[in-house]
Amino acid sequence: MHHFQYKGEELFAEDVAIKDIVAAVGSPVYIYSKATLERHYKAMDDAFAQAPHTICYSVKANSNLAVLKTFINLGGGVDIVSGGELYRALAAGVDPKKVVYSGVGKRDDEIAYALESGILMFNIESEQELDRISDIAGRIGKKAGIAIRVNPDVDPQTHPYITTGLKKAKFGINIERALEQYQRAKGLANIEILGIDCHIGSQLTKVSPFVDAIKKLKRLLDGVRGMGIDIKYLDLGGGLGIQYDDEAPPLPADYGSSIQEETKDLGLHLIFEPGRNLVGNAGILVGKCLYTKKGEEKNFVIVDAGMNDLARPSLYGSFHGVRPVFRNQDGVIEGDIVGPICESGDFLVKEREIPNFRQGDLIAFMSAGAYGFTMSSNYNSRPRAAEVMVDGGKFEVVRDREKLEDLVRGERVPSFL
Ligand SMILES: Cc1ncc(COP(=O)(O)O)c(C=O)c1O
Ligand SMILES: N[C@@H](CCCC[NH3+])C(=O)O
Repeated sequence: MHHFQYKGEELFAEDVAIKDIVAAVGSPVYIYSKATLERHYKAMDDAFAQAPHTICYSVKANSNLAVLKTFINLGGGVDIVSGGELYRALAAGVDPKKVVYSGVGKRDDEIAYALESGILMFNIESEQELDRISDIAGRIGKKAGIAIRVNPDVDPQTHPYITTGLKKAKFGINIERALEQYQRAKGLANIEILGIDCHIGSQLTKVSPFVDAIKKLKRLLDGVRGMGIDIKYLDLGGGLGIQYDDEAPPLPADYGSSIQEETKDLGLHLIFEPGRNLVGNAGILVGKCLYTKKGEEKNFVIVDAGMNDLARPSLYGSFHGVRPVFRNQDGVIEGDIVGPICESGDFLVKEREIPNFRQGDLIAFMSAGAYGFTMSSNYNSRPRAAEVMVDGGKFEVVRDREKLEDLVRGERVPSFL
């Protein structure tokens, strides 16, 4: 459920007319609904009401400070994968003791920064990373809280690019080798073992892979506890899917009850790292139709938003719903909605039935709140879109549209040229 709905024939974000936002900030523009963000967070939080837990929102899905602040104000922590994400989360006011740090390629400076900031734990993704974190912690006189990110070899049944928990993936430590890494970690003076972690993939539309992974982790937990290690946290990652088209992912409540059933006797504090589920349907991208080319081989609607703004369709063939901001088109056509980028892969919609858009029409691309702006780029030297947060009847620009000057910021022409 979200707050982007028609009133009559005109699309609104909560109580704000989309056309008013575009009139004020131009297009393309990302628009987020605070009420939807809050509702999604609360649904996830309530789903685990029976268990001690922390929702560590996965910053990579949408790292706008206003989005981070919304979850932090509701008591949330964060899952980060870089020093940059840590910087943003701290700027938004996160409690460092609610920060977990995942990712296969943590750099020395990022590790030191996270240690200095006093984060809860690092999710260790390799044997070498464990040693590196131990060394850096020793050097700066800190103790590093850790969980081992276990790769449980479970198929999440999602897109191959966002499948992370299979043996062939680069993520985590193979579950069969995890026990020996716990043994090693136990012997490292600057390491404090706090948890077990896994994240098996993104946009999961079933609960069963999560349950399968937990069953495997429970066997590992017995082994780890058998070594006299006191595990406090079970971090189950993120991955719960959303409806983009006709998928029917489980509700957070169903996800919550299955997981709680499976974990209730473990005496562990649960951590979740949801990204998409909290923000995906809380955001849209609005673009404007610049031109149409109809009736040749194919129908094209050319808009001012491209793959640099929303990469998901080009990268994964992902579906995003399309809604006219004003429902006044004359029928429908079969065609593509494409951006201005010089690549044939630059499309937002491919060979679908769409409204018969005309020049100047505003078009909303739905479900764009997750991995939308955060994956945008300056390709073709296009300034990045503005981001706007709607709250009830008001809206606020929460990130300015980039200016042309921003495109050369930091760049130097070498003196020898
Ligand atoms: C370690 C980790 N945690 C959390 C997430 C968030 O995933 P999602 O947006 O599917 O909830 C991801 C991305 O898949 C991830 O790699
Ligand atoms: N970027 C992906 C999700 C990546 C998940 C990251 N761990 C998407 O848009 O679906």
